[in-house]
Amino acid sequence: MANRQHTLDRPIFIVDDEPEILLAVDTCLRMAGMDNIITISDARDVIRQMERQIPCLMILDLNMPHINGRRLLQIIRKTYPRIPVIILTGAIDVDTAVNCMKIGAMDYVVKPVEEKRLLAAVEQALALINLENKAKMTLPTELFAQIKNPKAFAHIITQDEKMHSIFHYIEAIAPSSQPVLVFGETGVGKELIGQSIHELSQRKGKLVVVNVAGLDDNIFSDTLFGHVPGAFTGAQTSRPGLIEQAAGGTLFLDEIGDLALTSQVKLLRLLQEREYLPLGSDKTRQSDARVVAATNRDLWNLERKGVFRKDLIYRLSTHTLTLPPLRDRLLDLPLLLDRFICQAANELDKPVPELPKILIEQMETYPFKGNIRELKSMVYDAISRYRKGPMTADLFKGLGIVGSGIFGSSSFGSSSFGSGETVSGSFESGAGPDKDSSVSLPTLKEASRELVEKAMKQTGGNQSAAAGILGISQQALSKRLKKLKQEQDKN
Ligand SMILES: Nc1ncnc2c1ncn2[C@@H]1O[C@H](COP(=O)(O)OP(=O)(O)OP(=O)(O)O)[C@@H](O)[C@H]1O
Repeated sequence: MANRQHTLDRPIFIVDDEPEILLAVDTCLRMAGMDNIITISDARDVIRQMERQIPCLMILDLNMPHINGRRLLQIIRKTYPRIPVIILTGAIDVDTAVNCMKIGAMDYVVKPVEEKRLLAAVEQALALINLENKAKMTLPTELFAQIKNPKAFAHIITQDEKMHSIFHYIEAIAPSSQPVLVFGETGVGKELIGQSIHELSQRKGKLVVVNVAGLDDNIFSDTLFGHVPGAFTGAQTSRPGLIEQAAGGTLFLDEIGDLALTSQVKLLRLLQEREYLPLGSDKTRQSDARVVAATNRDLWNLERKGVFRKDLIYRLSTHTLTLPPLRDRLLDLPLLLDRFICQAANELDKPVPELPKILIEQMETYPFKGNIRELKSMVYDAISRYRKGPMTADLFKGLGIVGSGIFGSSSFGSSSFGSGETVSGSFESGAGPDKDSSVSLPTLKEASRELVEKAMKQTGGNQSAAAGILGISQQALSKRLKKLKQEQDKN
């Protein structure tokens, strides 16, 4: 057995906080001819690592700081039920190891690790898994087994059938060069879908994302199409637009429903003729970028109001898809919670808490107007205040238990950091309007400032973590901070 060569096309993960054990197990497996091994000393890194590569087998220590092996096993089982897991345990924890087998571990090996016993367990696991059938392990459930390119969707956590059908549709339309229009409420994952479309299109160029909300026509044209020298005062040199960066790739236009009418004409020309004019130039240029547009607004409603062009809707919507809101895919809630809890704990250097079932049930009744972004913000906020023990409802501001948040008990995170607009038109949330109209609400600006300050305080000034709590990019947070500083300096 010791010299048999195992060429593994998926790695074996060894997860243990003790470097000596990592080294010993790694050496033992390598000596036995297993060549593809990844050692992980911080259990919280496992999920992140799994987003990059799905292991064929995991050897998991039971007693680790931050997140114990049993909890990690529960998380892995939900998302990747087919990956065999072998538990490493000290003699005093054998009961827990046996318990782990009840929740899906395949075997356990008692420390100090006896080489023969370990190799027998590993050989048995490798024999049992069908390595040829690897596609089945790459995504959360068997639902995804028929997806041809599961890797392109690996960043999207879901086990929802509607999402699964959307993935199939995307596989079918990705190679086309026609535009795609992605509908869905704010925070539902439209940009992630844009990434999948781009990846599957196999276009050699880049994916370039532009949020067109609030851009006046000049800024829109300059951002997208660039300018030539002398186009306006101060334009001394030429500047290429983002469309040039997206050459041979994909241009993702977010918040397309907010595009100014004058800019809509230019976009229409780009889509129809594949031509554009840089600002100040009268020489047209060609673009082969594929356009994917996204919106949380009802474009036909906007067309009726005279603020969106009918011909542009038709042109954009060669392929359309609508992402379901989180409250309509509650099967995804525990998976997303686990993922965000691990991520947040990792970034904020906190232990990963247990997530009681009753808490998930409680969350299932929450409307999540800001969808997955809102959930993520809630989790980051909860983890930043978490100390010890299982997670409790009062850690989640949005659930309305704490109620001391500046938004009261309803829509934490969705309106202030979403698209600049709460859900509207045909995407109206199921939850009715706030009945307590007597409450004096802060302005969005005040609320935004307060949240940014709170997040910075909670994370000790760590912009990346604060951006995570707020559910915005670090770049967006940095911009907001600069603006706040300028305002402060003015006052
Ligand atoms: N299925 C998912 N799995 C993991 N993370 C997700 C999922 N869906 C959304 N997210 C996360 O939620 C946040 C919002 O996602 P995204 O920006 O794609 O939403 P959106 O619909 O484009 O939002 P908006 O309408 O405000 O532009 C991001 O942090 C994203 O990574």
